[in-house]
Amino acid sequence: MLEISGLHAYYGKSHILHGVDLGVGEGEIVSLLGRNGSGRSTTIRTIMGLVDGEGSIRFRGDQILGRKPFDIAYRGIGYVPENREVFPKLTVHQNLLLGEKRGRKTPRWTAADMYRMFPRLEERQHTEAGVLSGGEQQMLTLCRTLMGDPDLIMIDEPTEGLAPKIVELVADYLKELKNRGVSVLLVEQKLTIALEISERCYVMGHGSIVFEGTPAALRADEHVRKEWLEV
Ligand SMILES: Nc1ncnc2c1ncn2[C@@H]1O[C@H](COP(=O)(O)OP(=O)(O)OP(=O)(O)O)[C@@H](O)[C@H]1O
Repeated sequence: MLEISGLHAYYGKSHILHGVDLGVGEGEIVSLLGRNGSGRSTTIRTIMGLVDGEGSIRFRGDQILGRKPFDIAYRGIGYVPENREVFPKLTVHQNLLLGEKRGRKTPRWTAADMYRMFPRLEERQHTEAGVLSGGEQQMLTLCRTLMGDPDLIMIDEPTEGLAPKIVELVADYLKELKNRGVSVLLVEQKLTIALEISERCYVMGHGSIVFEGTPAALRADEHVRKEWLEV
């Protein structure tokens, strides 16, 4: 579904990605791991059209590198950035409705689905989003993106700063996405959640892919874990 090859990316004159090859299959959960500053966020921001890149990014066979973010989103790629992006003066429910994709006869997700997955959001549906806790805002950002009905969702560190119980909730939520046929590209630091839910993992170091394989292969590869991950 997503095929990236020979991707280079730049912030002005800084050359950040050095020939990245990466793929996500239909209905697959793939993790992109690495230390802070290794280039994981830059990779998904480049896919989303937010950073200048060279090389090839194909989505369902179409070249999307060089296209505008709204076009890429319209084609079915959702992006949940690391910093929580809610509309603070709107209620939780209004935030969800804003994410809704118009014109779909049978939407894959409704606000009721989101409330079922995250009961805490239902309790707070009439509350202004700006007063929610960081974790709740993170959940709301995820849910709002999902309301846009993406076929592939890219999520940057969804568990950052969340309590362990909520991390488990997010893991269940990501598995539920897969059950409904949504592919996931997950940027993570936490090896445990990535190993638990993904089918394949990539590890980045200094803007290049330094490992690609199954969670079992990564678990067994002590060298990669010590050299490129914080474990
Ligand atoms: N807007 C920017 N302008 C210039 N350089 C940047 C910018 N954003 C990131 N970088 C640099 O690009 C490199 C890769 O950063 P990136 O954010 O992709 O890493 P990351 O693996 O996602 O880690 P993090 O979790 O810290 O975001 C780093 O050296 C970083 O300093």
